[in-house]
Amino acid sequence: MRDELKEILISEEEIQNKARELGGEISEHYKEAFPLFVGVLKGALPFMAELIKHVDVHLEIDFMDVSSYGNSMVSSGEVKIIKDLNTSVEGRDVLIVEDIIDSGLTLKYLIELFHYRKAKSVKVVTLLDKPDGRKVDLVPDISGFTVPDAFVVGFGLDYAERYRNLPYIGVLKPEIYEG
Ligand SMILES: O=P(O)(O)OC[C@H]1O[C@H](OP(=O)(O)OP(=O)(O)O)[C@H](O)[C@@H]1O
Ligand SMILES: Nc1nc2[nH]cnc2c(=O)[nH]1
Repeated sequence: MRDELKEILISEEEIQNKARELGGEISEHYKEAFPLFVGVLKGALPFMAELIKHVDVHLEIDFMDVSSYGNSMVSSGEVKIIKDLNTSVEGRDVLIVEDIIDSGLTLKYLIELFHYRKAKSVKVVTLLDKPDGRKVDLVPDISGFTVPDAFVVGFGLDYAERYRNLPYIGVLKPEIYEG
């Protein structure tokens, strides 16, 4: 484990097993469809890559980059599109792939946007859910792990752009972000 971490919450093996389990569930749900998986950059990249290995229906992937945090650890509540989709969602079964749901503000914005753009259905899969952080009423359709109200990093999740490359999820020591 890296020195800057207080503890490892979820190991690499637990993440891989969970991705397999969720992939099976998602395959069953979309067996009659050709879903569009929308990864929310940058954090969802490793989870998207791991998840689709375990989905055995035809699917399309695209990415969207939105920002509500900047370099801060607290959501500003304002969501900005940095990179939009290349694909139209009209008439599509959209599955939003997230690394974490905290306040829920990012997802609320995306769900409303895709409905406005006339998606046939919009569902959400998240690797991590932090229900104690919620500012809007939002429950993911499929969720991997519930995490406590602490700042977690690894497997896509950053602190000041670092730690995304860790293969596991950990909690940073407070002195790292308190300086
Ligand atoms: O539920 P919320 O409070 O809205 O938080 C969740 C969002 O915050 C993180 O992204 P961030 O904006 O930090 O961008 P990043 O993925 O590029 O690090 C995470 O990847 C989610 O998209
Ligand atoms: N890295 C990281 N990004 C987040 N975005 C929302 N919550 C978190 C969190 O706990 N860690």
